[in-house]
Amino acid sequence: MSAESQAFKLALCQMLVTDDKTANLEKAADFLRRAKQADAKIAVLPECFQCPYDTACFRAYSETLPDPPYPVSKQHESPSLKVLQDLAQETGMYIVGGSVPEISEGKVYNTSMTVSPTGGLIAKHRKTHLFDIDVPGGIKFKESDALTAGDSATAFHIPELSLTAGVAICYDMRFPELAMVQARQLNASLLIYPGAFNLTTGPAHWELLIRARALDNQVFVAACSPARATSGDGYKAWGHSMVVDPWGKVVASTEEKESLVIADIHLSRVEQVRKAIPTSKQRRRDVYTLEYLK
Ligand SMILES: NC(=O)CCC(=O)C(=O)O
Repeated sequence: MSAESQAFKLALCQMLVTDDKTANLEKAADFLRRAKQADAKIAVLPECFQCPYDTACFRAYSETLPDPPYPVSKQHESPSLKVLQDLAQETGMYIVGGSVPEISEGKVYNTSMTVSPTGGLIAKHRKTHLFDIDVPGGIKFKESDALTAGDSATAFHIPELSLTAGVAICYDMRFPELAMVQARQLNASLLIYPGAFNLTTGPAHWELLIRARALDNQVFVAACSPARATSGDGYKAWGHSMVVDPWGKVVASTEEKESLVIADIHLSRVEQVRKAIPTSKQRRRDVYTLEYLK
């Protein structure tokens, strides 16, 4: 495959999420159509794109979701999956469907679904690390009051781009081991994080973590936040959706308002950076080995 055919556009849909699920799904569809107009091949929605980011809401907004691979020919009751499938077929894009509260056997998960251009569900990631933090004078949040953690690393493949992309959700990005498994065991050269940082940790850590995951794996990293609500006393998302290249450079970003972020992804950059700074060949496994990396 030529370097040129390995270039494509990635869209991050930084949409405002309200407490109206139907309106949220319509808003997501609008953003996805705009992403198509911008010629995106992959479009990403934010964490909890159809539900307020609030432990009191997750169960009420939850849906049962099928496991991949799930063909488009089968109808499923999930309204969120239906929107993703319809829009993937309409636009011909790969859609990383942010996340949706998923109910299964009475437990609720924070789950991201990825749908291919034919409308098939090709990947599903259940947030692996729950956001339980307590920063004095800042934010206290306890996802584990309402959610159960998933237990696997996720990636999907796009044959026509020779691309494997990893998917994880928000707080997952604080765990370098998960990104390492996606990049080094699952061969991902793009890591995608639907996420919703906040006004305490957002300014301190959001960009730093995205760039760190890009640098320590020499991969592209894309993180998509909801837009920040300007009223109400609910969770205030940091916004600042961004795409970072394997050199650690921010190649596209926005601030806190609703916005469609479009990045040109040149996959050849991964090999260029790895050739220039060959850390993957310089690891000292005789000195350190993570047990699960065998
Ligand atoms: N939704 C989340 O997981 C928030 C993560 C976050 O804000 C952090 O600081 O980490």
